[in-house]
Amino acid sequence: MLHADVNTEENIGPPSHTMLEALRFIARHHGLHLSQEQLIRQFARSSEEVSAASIVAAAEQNGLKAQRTRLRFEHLLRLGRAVPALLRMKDGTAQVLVSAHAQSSPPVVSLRHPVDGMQPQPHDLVSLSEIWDGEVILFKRKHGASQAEEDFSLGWLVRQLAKDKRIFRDVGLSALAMSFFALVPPLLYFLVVNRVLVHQRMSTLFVLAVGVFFVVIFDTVFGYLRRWLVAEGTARTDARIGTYIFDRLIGLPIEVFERQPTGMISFKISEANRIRNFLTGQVFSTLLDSTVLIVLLPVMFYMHAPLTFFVLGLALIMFLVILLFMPAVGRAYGRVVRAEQAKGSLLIETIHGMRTIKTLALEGRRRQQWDDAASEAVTAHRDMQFLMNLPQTILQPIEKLIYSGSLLLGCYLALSSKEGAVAVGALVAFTMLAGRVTQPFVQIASLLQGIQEVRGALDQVSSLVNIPAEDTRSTHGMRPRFAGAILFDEVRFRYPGAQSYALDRVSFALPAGSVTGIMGRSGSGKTTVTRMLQGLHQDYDGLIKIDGTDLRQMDLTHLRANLGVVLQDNFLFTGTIRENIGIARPDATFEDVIQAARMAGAEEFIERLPAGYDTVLTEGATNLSGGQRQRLAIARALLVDPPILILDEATSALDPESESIVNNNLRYIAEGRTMVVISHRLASLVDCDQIIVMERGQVYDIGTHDELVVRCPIYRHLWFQQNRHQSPPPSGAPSNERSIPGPAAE
Ligand SMILES: Nc1ncnc2c1ncn2[C@@H]1O[C@H](COP(=O)(O)OP(=O)(O)OP(=O)(O)O)[C@@H](O)[C@H]1O
Repeated sequence: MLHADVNTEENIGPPSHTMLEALRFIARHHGLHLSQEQLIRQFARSSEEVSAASIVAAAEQNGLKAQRTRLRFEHLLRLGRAVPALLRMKDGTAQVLVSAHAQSSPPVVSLRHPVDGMQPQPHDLVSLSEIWDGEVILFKRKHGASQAEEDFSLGWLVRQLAKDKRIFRDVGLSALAMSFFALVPPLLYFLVVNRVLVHQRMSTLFVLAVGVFFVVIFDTVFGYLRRWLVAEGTARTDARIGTYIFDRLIGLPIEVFERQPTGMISFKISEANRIRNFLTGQVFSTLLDSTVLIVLLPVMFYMHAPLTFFVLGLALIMFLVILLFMPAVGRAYGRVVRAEQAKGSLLIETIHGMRTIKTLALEGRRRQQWDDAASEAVTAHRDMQFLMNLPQTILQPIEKLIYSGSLLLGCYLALSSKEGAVAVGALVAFTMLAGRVTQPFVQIASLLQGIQEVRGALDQVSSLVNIPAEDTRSTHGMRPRFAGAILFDEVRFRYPGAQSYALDRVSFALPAGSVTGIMGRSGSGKTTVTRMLQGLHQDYDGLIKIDGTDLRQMDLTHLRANLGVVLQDNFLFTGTIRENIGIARPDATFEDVIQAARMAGAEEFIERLPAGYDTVLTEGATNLSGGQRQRLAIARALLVDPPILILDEATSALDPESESIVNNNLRYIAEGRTMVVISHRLASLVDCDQIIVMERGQVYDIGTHDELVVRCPIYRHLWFQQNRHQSPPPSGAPSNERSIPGPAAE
């Protein structure tokens, strides 16, 4: 394993990131080497300290388990194997607790500042309480959580719920306590009828009234506690599921987003909410309400066993009815899901493509498609409701029968019994209990129906988030320092599902610090070359090396942090211009941002804006022109000062003036880095050290402009087409020139 950063990156970051440095220190203790640059990139929002929550997230992503807690000094002395631990100081910085000496007098703990490199300092209770207010983060190495264990499934969800077992245990206990209160109304009825009315006892009535008073109070308090605990448990589970889904989503390979419509992806994610609601709502309340059975059933058996069997028999029939309808409901639900997915995709695609819809006056066509999709969704919903109406209709009379049937049957049994005595109070109390036990049975039955729905939702979510993540090799991939020499050796690649190779045995070598142009007709594979270089696709044949290191062995985040890429169409995020330029380097100063903007030729237009660098961009920066967006994207890439910079048609949206600013700056931009420039405009490639001509996924030729213009027909044809004022092809040109159908430029 190679951890090049360990030596090269030590202590070069801003001293204010003590939290991240403390995490790195502790991770090293656990045998994990985390990249400082990567941590800052991922978790720092500015040059300020990151939050404790971010440290926990960073630890979790990098093979550690972290737990935030508050401790007292005595606890620190007994941490044992939890040392080293991160202590958060009152000023927001972090120190690492490296040892504790309980036996010394006074007892002391040793704290190491993660950045200043000094020896650990001992602190006793008094000196520590001056700087520390009790917040600690404890770490443990995560071992062997397999992909399957971590995959999204019902089991995974239940495990998440179980993480708050203390809360749910308390909820269970309060539910059990409340079940005893469920006995009160029937018991009260029984006592009032049998003792108070029959024997005319005023004193018993008084005792009962006091008892009822206390029961009502306890019932109210327990009810409040239960709802409070459920809300707390639900919120925690929610947070966990939300983080999990987002992490999984952001780790997915790019193909997933290219092959699935956004609408479908967002629909699948929203299905996670349905599952969450089901678990924390329906399942949870059913489980809680069912605890009542534990208390009531024994009492009912004690009061009247035959009648209890009668009630349970009817409950069983209810179950069977539900089971019978389950498969059909499942199918109906599947149809609902498909219809909703299609509707959601259409809606999101319409929103994304609104400009084109307006331009081509497609509103009517779109409207028609929407009507079709919406009516299918409505029909599917209605059919499912119709179907579910059937079991509900059958269940309703059975539910009523439980109550009235047990009353009638009870009367009959009482009247026909030998003793002939009718215990009126007991009978009415029993029917009241019977009414009370039906509720959980109905709930359990409808839970089974819910499971059918949720199974569909589970399939939806897991079909997205269980796709194997892009292997970022974040904790064990190589992180060499980049000089920028690039080698492609017989690289062959086909996009998933495509018939032909997008790259077919492509070989070339780009020396470190060189500027290489790539040209070729549309679809010839130019962009694919740069995508391979970014590690966006990993299932290719052949070898790609950077400075002699195989791309497959490299830490992907590190690789991308060292690659600047500017595309023809770049996404800018909501936020100010300054934030957008500095997005990949949160610790950049304002001067750095201005310098990058100047190099990209963006300075002049930014300064003309009323709010300058503080101008707020909307999503996609629609309040800027295409050329302005382009220049911001170039500045954003330059700010990182990447050793390798890829410009993929990056200047194509620029007006001649800003293009010439960027082209004039290219010399400075290229200084000290390897550059790959893709362009249809050959004028911007003339000065390149070498130009690669691509044709149908293969390298057709490689050479300088002067060489290519003489010997490469594709290049020469396009060159003279774009520069008609120049002299015609030299007579010494090769005679085997193929005819080029149409211009290569779009
Ligand atoms: N995401 C994708 N999925 C499937 N096939 C793709 C994908 N992207 C590109 N292709 C195919 O791969 C081939 C090479 O595409 P590439 O984008 O590399 O071409 P290019 O030379 O950059 O074209 P242009 O100049 O138009 O940008 C094309 O035939 C294209 O259809």
